[in-house]
Amino acid sequence: MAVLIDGKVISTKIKEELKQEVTEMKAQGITPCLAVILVGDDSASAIYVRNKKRACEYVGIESRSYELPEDTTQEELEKLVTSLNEDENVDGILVQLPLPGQIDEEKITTMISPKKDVDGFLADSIGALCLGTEGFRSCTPAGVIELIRRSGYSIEGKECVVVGRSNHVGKPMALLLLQENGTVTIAHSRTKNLGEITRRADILVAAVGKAKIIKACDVKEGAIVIDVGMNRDENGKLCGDVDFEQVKEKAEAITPVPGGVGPMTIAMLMNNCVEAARKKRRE
Ligand SMILES: NC(=O)C1=CN([C@@H]2O[C@H](COP(=O)(O)OP(=O)(O)OC[C@H]3O[C@@H](n4cnc5c(N)ncnc54)[C@H](OP(=O)(O)O)[C@@H]3O)[C@@H](O)[C@H]2O)C=CC1
Ligand SMILES: Nc1nc(=O)c2c([nH]1)NC[C@@H]1CN(c3ccc(C(=O)N[C@@H](CCC(=O)O)C(=O)O)cc3)C=[N+]21
Ligand SMILES: [Mg+2]
Repeated sequence: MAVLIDGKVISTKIKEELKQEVTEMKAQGITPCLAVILVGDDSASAIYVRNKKRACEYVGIESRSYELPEDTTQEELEKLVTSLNEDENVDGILVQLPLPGQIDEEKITTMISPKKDVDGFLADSIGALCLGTEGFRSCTPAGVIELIRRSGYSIEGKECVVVGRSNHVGKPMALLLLQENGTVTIAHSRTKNLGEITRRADILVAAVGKAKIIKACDVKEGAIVIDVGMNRDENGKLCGDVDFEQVKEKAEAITPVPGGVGPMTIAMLMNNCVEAARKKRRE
């Protein structure tokens, strides 16, 4: 039976550390501030927004929420992002994705000031990650690295396989594992013999978005299995990309869904907000 990697416990530890740091910053008159924009009433997105708000309260970050109607226009949204870019008091801006169809998502996200890109989604941030220079690290991949590290496992020299190559998760995940000196393979929907590749992994990260697609036969005995997926199973219950019940018998360590990567994403978002506020002070 695998070790359970508890993202709730580890993320709470990180938020405690940040809370201390924020207390010190506040004593010097600086309160980090995160602005979150949610367009429409997508129920899943609303849960993330609520969790983020709660985390901000815990850490001591000021949180501003902009909950806009589903029929918000491109122009209205652009105006809001521009005003938040210009607002000296706002350290981080997060536009919850996906946006409704009438909105040009690419145009909106690229408008965000690179100094306030706490999601780590902009070309500046991804470029910095690629070059190994200073910049915001994408929250979910950074959370996965922290989960592995704080559970006492090393990445150096290990065979790492990332299933998924999205700009927000798979690609930055692979870059971060590479930076940690892993030997990295990226698999995706066109990959041939996927099982053969995933079975090579010492560290397997699933970021596919397909419920329980990774089975015991896809996993090497003793692997560390990290499940980024957030899906609904046949009963409408939240589940990951990994068939947890099967794979836990074979893996050395495994993350659950919920309670694994999700809470870490939020902890790393808090970390990026604190970093943004700290950087501003140095300017
Ligand atoms: N826990 C958290 O904090 C977060 C969780 N998520 C969850 O993670 C999952 C992935 O998110 P995201 O990266 O945004 O999703 P995308 O849909 O953007 O990307 C999915 C990736 O998986 C690949 N893929 C799809 N089907 C298969 C298959 N059958 N075999 C191999 N690869 C496949 C796709 O390949 P191709 O490129 O060829 O199409 C693509 O690269 C989702 O469940 C999402 O909800 C996302 C963000 C944060
Ligand atoms: N600009 C932007 N940035 C994002 O980072 C972003 C986004 N848009 N759009 C949606 C995805 C998804 N995402 C999650 C974050 C936390 C949990 C999370 O906290 N999950 C908990 C709780 C789940 C629950 O309460 O149901 C868990 O897995 O235990 C999940 C998913 C961030 N995303
Ligand atoms: Mg759109």
